[in-house]
Amino acid sequence: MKKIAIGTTNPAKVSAVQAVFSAENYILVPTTVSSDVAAQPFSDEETLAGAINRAKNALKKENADIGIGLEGGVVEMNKRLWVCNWGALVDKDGVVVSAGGARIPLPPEVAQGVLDGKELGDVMDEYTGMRNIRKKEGAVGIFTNSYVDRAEMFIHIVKLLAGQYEFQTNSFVKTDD
Ligand SMILES: O=c1[nH]c(=O)c2ncn([C@@H]3O[C@H](COP(=O)(O)OP(=O)(O)OP(=O)(O)O)[C@@H](O)[C@H]3O)c2[nH]1
Ligand SMILES: [Mg+2]
Repeated sequence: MKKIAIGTTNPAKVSAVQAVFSAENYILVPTTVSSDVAAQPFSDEETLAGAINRAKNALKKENADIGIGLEGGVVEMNKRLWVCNWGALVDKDGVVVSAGGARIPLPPEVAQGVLDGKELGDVMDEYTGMRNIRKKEGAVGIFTNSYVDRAEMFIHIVKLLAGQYEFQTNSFVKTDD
């Protein structure tokens, strides 16, 4: 079975990979690696770079066949601060596929905390009075009344990665669908 290194131990992200790459067909290894970008990425480019770096660092650290990186960030547009999310899948032959995910604007009071230099995850815990939102429904889950939680948002990205990888390498990923 192929080994897939996942460049995080955050359950919201790990569960998204597990939903697409089933443990029946793959050895899945969540592992903490650096994104080599800021803890709070502040543009699409920086967030995508973080995802690619995580995928490459995870593949290398775990000597895997495939590395997957998922990164959240924020983007300023139209005088609002938007949550953005990017993913990358790399393989040991050098194939790199990327995909972007859903984005929503943050309420001004939350955006201000991030603009003041805090990580969105920390601002979310302060804003909600809950703990580790980032590992559960996420900001996207809170502000969509759980219509879309963080794991579901990342499942969409991982499916985009798996499908592109299949198409580009004529391989078959065997999603659970
Ligand atoms: O509660 C959240 N809901 C979201 O929808 C969301 N999108 C981004 N972020 C935050 O942006 C920073 C970098 O994101 P991030 O990719 O590093 O995530 P993370 O730190 O939660 O996981 P990880 O670094 O352990 O993999 C972290 O402060 C994240 O908390 C979110 N937090
Ligand atoms: Mg982080």
